[in-house]
Amino acid sequence: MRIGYVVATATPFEFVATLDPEKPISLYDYVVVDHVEYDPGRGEHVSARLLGQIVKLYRDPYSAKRDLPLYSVIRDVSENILEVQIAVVKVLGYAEGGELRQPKQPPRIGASVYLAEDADVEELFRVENGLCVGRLASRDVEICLDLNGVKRHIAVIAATGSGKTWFSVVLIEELLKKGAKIVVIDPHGEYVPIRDSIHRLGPYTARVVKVAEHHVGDLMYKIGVLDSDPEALANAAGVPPGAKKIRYAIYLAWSYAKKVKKAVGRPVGLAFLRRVLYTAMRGEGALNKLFQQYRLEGDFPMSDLKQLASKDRHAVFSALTYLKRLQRLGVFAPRSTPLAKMLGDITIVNLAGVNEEVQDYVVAHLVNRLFQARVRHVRGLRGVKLPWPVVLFVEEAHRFAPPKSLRKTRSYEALSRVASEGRKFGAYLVAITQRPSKVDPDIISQCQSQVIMRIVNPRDQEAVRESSELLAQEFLENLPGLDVGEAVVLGPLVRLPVVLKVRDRVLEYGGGDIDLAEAWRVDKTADVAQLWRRLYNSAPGPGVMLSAARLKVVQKLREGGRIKVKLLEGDREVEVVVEDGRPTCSVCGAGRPCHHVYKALEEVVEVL
Ligand SMILES: Nc1ncnc2c1ncn2[C@@H]1O[C@H](COP(=O)(O)OP(=O)(O)OP(=O)(O)O)[C@@H](O)[C@H]1O
Repeated sequence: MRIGYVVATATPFEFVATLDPEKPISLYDYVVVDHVEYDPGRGEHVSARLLGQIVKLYRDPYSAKRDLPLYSVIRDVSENILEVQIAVVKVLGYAEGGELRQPKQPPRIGASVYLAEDADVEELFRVENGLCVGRLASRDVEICLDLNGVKRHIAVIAATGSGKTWFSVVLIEELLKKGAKIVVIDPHGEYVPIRDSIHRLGPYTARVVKVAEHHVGDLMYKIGVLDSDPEALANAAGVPPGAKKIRYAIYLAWSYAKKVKKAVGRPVGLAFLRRVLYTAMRGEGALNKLFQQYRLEGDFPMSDLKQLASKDRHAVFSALTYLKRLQRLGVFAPRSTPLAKMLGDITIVNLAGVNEEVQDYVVAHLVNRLFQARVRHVRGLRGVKLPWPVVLFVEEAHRFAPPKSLRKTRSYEALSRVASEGRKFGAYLVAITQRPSKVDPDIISQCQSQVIMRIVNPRDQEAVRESSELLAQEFLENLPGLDVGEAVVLGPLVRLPVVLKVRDRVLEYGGGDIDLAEAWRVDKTADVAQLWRRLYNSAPGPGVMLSAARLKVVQKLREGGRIKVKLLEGDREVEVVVEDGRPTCSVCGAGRPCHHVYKALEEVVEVL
């Protein structure tokens, strides 16, 4: 279908077209232009069909100059105003030998512009074995992402509530279908409901690993106390950075525990560290007894501990308190949770319920272990190995990988290693964030594919622009105008930048918007029950409430002191009139406690 003509060109990669104003054309849709390209190889002109995408679309009054008093022009010509529809089209290239080639000459002025056929567009985005996450925003063509693009890491960036978690869940579904192994770092436990809905997708195993005892999870993530260093323990316990003596006490207890581990051949936990400090508090004699028990005298600077205990009892006491707090978290144990025990097809690491310091610590520990296990597998080294590549989804990536200049986190080191070296070892990153300006630019720019959804904050737009050479200015300008669930996808995941609408998901997640009407209804139930009791001297039964839930409210009218509520029960219309606080049902009569009345009371309870 011809929709317009080329009217101006600036470069071979962009042209302006005037389009038929009557034609329903959408931003981001695809067009085709007849074109003649000089082929230096053959020494002749060849015809080609240039494929382009509409990146700007607007209407203008015909021949109106910017400085014309538009208001009076429009008023005078009223409805007969002549408008033109203008499109700025980005040239994507022309197909030759299965490749998309870039033209060296711009299209001719006056060349016809056609709406691309669905088949042309499908061909443009066809990939083998793709991850089918949605459809084009501008037309009903399925879009599948290139599975191999995952190897170059992905950043999912969007303002809060724009659909990043939804998209991530859809991507998880597609990856699971391809047999991928996934680990999700989930600071709020949003992904936990995936476990209970995974059967809808197929026979996959989903495990939830928790960090706080009282949160949802199949098993606790434990960090071996002696696998960590004492500084890290102190940080996780919340010891202030300047509290040098407390940190020193923890260091001494930890160092001693490490020696004991070596001597007795089994690891020890926080309880042992506390025992060491507690013994130190009791005095030199008690310490000597403890040291004798393990016969480490020659091997350990006991005098340091003794000195600290005699001079800085307060510091030792505080260290004990901090370690007690840490122990209460339940994250630290003599041994770390074995990877083999916690990994399923998808493993959700539910970090809810612990402070950011501990979250950071757990993420660093886990990511390092996953990465090392992959390195050992690929290099054939001794130790725990992970035999399959793993995709690591990191929600709220800005928490774990903030810019180095701003704050240094432990997980930053681990994540940056995955971002820079993960490709070689089969550890791939999907970094999800609503604050790209708060993620370290090195990590974001290692994510060569980007899924960008609605972004309004100019600083975040700027961060996106800086991290993505592929994001053309037009797309950047249009980011605030994207609808919820729409995304621009760029990089190795797609052959060309594409704007898509993310498909429905099968798996559940728990961080979606709260349905306020639904949530507030809960309170209404109590109010209606109270009203019902006043009217009928009994509580509404479950049968009445269930039948009421099936009714639909079609109208609510207020006439003076009367309120009429029209309901639909199947095809039948029922009217309930509430006058002076007393309901009368058109089917069941006055004074009868029926489900029609219950439904009507739900609608009017707040004004009675
Ligand atoms: N592809 C989609 N199709 C339909 N609705 C969607 C889609 N994506 C998002 N939504 C709607 O938008 C809401 C918010 O989406 P989502 O939970 O993914 O936001 P988010 O960007 O992860 O927000 P937050 O940063 O607060 O976690 C969803 O509850 C859903 O109602």
